[in-house]
Amino acid sequence: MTDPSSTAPQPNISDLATFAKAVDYSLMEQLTPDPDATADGHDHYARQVFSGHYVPVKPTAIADANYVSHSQAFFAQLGLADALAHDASFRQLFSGDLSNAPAPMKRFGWATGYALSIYGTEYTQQCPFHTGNGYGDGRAMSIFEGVFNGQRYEMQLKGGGPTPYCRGADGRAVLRSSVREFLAQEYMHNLGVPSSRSLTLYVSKSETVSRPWYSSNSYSADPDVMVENPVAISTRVAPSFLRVGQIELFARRVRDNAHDNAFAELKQIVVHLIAREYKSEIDVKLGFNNQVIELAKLFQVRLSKLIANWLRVGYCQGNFNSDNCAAGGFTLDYGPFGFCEAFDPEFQPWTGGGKHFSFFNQPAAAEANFHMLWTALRPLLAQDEQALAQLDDVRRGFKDEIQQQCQSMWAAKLGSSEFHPELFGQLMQLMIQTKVDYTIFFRELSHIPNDISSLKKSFYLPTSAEQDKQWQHWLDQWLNLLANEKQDLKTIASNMKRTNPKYTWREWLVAPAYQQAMRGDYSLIEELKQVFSAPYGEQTKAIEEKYYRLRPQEYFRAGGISHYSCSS
Ligand SMILES: Nc1ncnc2c1ncn2[C@@H]1O[C@H](COP(=O)(O)OP(=O)(O)OP(=O)(O)O)[C@@H](O)[C@H]1O
Ligand SMILES: [Mg+2]
Repeated sequence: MTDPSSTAPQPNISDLATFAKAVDYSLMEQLTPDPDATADGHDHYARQVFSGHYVPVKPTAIADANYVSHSQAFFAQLGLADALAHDASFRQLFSGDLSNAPAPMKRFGWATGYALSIYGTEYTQQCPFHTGNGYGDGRAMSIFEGVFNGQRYEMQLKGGGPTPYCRGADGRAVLRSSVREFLAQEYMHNLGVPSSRSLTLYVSKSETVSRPWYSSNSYSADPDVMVENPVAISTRVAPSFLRVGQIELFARRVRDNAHDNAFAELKQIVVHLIAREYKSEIDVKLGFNNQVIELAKLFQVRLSKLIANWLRVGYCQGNFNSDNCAAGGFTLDYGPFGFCEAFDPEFQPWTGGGKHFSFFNQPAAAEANFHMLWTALRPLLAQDEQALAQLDDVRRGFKDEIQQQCQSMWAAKLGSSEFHPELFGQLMQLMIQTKVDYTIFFRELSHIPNDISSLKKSFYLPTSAEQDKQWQHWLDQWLNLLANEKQDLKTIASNMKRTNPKYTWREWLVAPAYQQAMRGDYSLIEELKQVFSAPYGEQTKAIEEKYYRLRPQEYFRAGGISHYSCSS
């Protein structure tokens, strides 16, 4: 019989001392700290970090921290009482001041180094020392690792001041980008897309930083003004924040014979990755080499499913470098991301991201990141030819795996049990030609209409009689296919509505939330949280009228809405 106390939900945690009892640093303590780290965590200037897995760093608190928002849903999942988000000592901690962190919490956080590969090409230029030893968490640092309701979580401040990896920058995040990240993480979770989660968001009442941004009504590609922004600290939570780029960093050091412990550090970080992200799926009784092969296989499946999900919901990561690719296979780093409104397979909100990180190119971008993880794992198996051959087989299987995941996603989006390439190809052509709203189109289709009149709600361009005929022809073919499905239309429609969200992220409806927040009004953030909490549901008429809408003409090509050249 199972012990009922182990399955019972924890009582609500309503004070910091109880919260701190969930701390468990046992896994991170198996890693190697930077031997050159300072004793007190005052380590806020760009410097090279030559070895070790993390650098202990004291966060720099934001001044006069004020509550903006917390995720009620995620608090509930952790067993935290909502009141805790307003508790002065909790706020102090999650706005970067660890001076009163109760034992057994440490009074410093930790930042990690990582390598950067862009689309499968290694870079060190972004590192101020051009060695790669100064690149990593420049403004992110974890302050907590612990277990809630049997689940292990790491909590990471974003915007908590500079670290040795800050590259001379201020280590801050502005309220605008913090609001976006805070809302987007929870929205993705509610869409059923694996993601880091949002815990809290606090803003400074007195501290601002200046960032390039767009003036109102600007159609400029690049920011045209400097804007004073309040600084904020958001806390994100995940089983770990290990990135593909992090594993890469240690593998590069092995290859370059950077120091005597390089191989041991690579092995340690991979053992750690397995423990943190793949423990339940990898048999600990397997030898290490077989565990590495399993890791590659599992990551391949997770990453492929993740990308299929991104395509399903219209998400474009924008900057899918290896350092923005979580080794646990979930969405990480909500910087220059966006959601596709008017359908364009080359949709890309970040002006620096080019075509290679655009919407429909994400499977290829993912393959480049998978390639980097595979490359980083290979040195571990160098002495075992058979294992190496198996690992190389996994690498070769990536294209098939992601293609299969994407095809079953498209089939589900179209309510069918199988993928029909021709019908799909025709649909893509029509969607591009007519410029349909990606979300509204698939949602309207989920009602399985007999004619195209309701689909027209999603059209950005007027259609000719000939185009209407093409659309109707496509619809008729699709309806014929559905008629041959085993399930009845009612069941298919309800499955489609659970696949095709009604409410998407529309940047022009989110921007007012961070603009108002900059003036101290957080009501729109709360409203958006509500809308994003049930993206597949039918919500009130008022919400439908406000959020289930085509993007107004004036927001096409609008700086800061349709595109951004920076996001921090
Ligand atoms: N204001 C800043 N101060 C210090 N470092 C920064 C700042 N902004 C960005 N960085 C660093 O620059 C690199 C690239 O930035 P990017 O926009 O991908 O990261 P981010 O949004 O800070 O990070 P994350 O990937 O942790 O979500 C990262 O290593 C990041 O830590
Ligand atoms: Mg990043």
